[in-house]
Amino acid sequence: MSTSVELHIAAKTYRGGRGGAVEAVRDLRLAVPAGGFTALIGPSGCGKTTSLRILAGLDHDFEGRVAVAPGTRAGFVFQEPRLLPWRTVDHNLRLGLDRPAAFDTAPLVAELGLEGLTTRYPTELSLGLARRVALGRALAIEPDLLLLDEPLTSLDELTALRLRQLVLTIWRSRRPTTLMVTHNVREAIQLAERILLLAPRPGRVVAEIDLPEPQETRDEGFVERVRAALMRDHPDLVA
Ligand SMILES: Nc1ncnc2c1ncn2[C@@H]1O[C@H](COP(=O)(O)OP(=O)(O)OP(=O)(O)O)[C@@H](O)[C@H]1O
Repeated sequence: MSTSVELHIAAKTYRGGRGGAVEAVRDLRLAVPAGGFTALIGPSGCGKTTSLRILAGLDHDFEGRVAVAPGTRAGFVFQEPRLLPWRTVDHNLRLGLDRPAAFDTAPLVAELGLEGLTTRYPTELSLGLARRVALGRALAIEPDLLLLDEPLTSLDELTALRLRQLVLTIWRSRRPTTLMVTHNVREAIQLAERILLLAPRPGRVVAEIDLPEPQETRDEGFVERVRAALMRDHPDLVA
């Protein structure tokens, strides 16, 4: 089952250390259609992670509403892989499962290109491999909703490109409703069908771009055209 989700953050304010307040997001509305792939982009501090955390149910301290169907299984991939260092790859892949021992990790391990690595510990993995495990852990629960917070950041370009292709292949074969936060405009254009651009202080959606469904990661020419159009319309927000 994939599921549509809707989010309205009327206001989200963080309370600062000395009683000050930071208004992070105001009147942000977004809808991710069932089975769709939406990317949330915008400059640092515009409220991307805040919005994703609220949508994921990790932060309830806001004014507004999250509409997610009851029983929706949500998989979350954080900016850092957040693997348990004292557990093997195999064990980390099973972490979110109700009946971990009953789960056959082999198909997932093959799909993620982790063959031969399941008995390793996270400290023995490169960042790219650790990110694959983090993605696998989110997929093991067969999520209806996949929430990705900068899942490919700090990787060299070739590794990032391979992982983008993997994310796209997984999305196309399983169709979880997907929302990916990224500060990387090119990455968003390579993968998503829908791009929402946020402006900061406080965060709100200033542009929505619909693109045809990608068959594979989009080529440079396409990416450059969409990026140039975004830059022309929002020069202060898109690098
Ligand atoms: N725990 C916190 N306490 C106080 N202010 C916070 C906290 N978390 C975020 N903020 C502020 O809220 C705003 C939005 O932050 P958020 O992390 O959501 O932005 P972002 O778009 O994800 O940024 P980045 O791309 O740098 O990760 C920023 O001004 C940030 O400084």
